[in-house]
Amino acid sequence: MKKTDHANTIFSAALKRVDPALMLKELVSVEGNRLVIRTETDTAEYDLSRYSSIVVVGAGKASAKMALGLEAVLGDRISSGLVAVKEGHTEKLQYVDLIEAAHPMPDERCVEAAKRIGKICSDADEKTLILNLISGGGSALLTAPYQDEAYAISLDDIQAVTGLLLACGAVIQEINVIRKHLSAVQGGRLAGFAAPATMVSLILSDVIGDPLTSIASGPTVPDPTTYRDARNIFRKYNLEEKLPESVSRIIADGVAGKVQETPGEGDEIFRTVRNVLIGTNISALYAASEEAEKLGYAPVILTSQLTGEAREIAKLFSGMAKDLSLNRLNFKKPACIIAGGETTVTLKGKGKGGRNQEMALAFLMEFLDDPEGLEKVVFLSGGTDGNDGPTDAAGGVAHSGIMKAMQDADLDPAEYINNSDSYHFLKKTGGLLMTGPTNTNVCDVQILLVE
Ligand SMILES: O=C(O)[C@H](O)CO
Repeated sequence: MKKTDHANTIFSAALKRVDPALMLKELVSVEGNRLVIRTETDTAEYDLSRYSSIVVVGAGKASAKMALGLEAVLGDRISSGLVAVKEGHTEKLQYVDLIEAAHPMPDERCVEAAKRIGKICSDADEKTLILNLISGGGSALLTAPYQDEAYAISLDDIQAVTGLLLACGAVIQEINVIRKHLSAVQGGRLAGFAAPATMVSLILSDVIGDPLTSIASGPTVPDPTTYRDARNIFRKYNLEEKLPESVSRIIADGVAGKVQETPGEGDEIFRTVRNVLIGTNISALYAASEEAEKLGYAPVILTSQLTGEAREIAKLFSGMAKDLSLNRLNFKKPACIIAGGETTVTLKGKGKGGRNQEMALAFLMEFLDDPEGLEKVVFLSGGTDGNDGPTDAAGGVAHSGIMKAMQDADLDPAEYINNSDSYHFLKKTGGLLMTGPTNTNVCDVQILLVE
């Protein structure tokens, strides 16, 4: 097997470890009359004789596959349900309905999904057990623009704000503070629909550090943030002047205390809610490390909390690759350096790309003055969900074959990176990482192999 194949095999092992169906089948069981949910840190048990129905709801790129795992465990004990997934992230489900909708820019189908899930939750009573399957992507897929007698935020408004937030360089925790305060179901508000039913949210994390309140904007998690925080984020990114009128108004009124805050810790609506974290980026990194070892590498996990501008982070990896090639680092070889997290891209042009593709291209560019330096090196950066930015690629790879293809085609990589067009560069050079939708989502994984 070649080094490039090794990188792909290691990435696949990382994906397999966070396969939501496999995870759910392992974590959830029916023992006698009890539903048991066992994670590494916690065990929750529910006496099924107390409930007349079990319903399943959920939203996120992994929610269909989570539902598949749950169906395998619970079968026809599931009375009904609905999960909202990104287009293409589907599974064949028997007991749970599925809506495919747009992501990251929400559309009417996301609003429809939120309405139906809100209704399922409000129809539930104390004899209902709601299992809520939450994963990254859920913020957009569960779009319920906040509306009451005084405020009428529209889908157009949410789309306008989403566009501003995605382009300004804000991190996901910041974006989701805003989303929570413009939503009728996020920031813990979905729990209000479900009370007094028992609700268990099973949550797969795609946010650095796994803060439950940020994952899919924490629909059932007490929200520690406020309208003032939302206003400050708009200020930080100079967006205040660009907001739709309805959004400016609710934020200003929220800061002035005229709009009810999102529910916080101690709120009565969370009394029958339990939030359970079932999977994270680090589990994927452990699997990558184990696979690398099997292939003969000496693996090192750097971090599961990598953040920063993708093209800058690329320099960290290229610097390590160069030092490793010169035997300057204290790592055994052949080395497999593994990291995970989520970087950002500040858009510079109108091209097509994603953070992982940009990182692979930027990594390659660090070897332009010494192409031979790449001979013993392979770098892969991929999104575990299979979609990197608004493209059909999961990420990109950089190695000497890509450098050669670039030279043969006489491409100028600077032109592509300056136009935020890593996708087309990698497509022309064979450097795209293509997995298709994986139906899981635990941020990104980087793999650096150095012989
Ligand atoms: O949906 C979202 O909000 C992001 O994927 C983070 O979970």
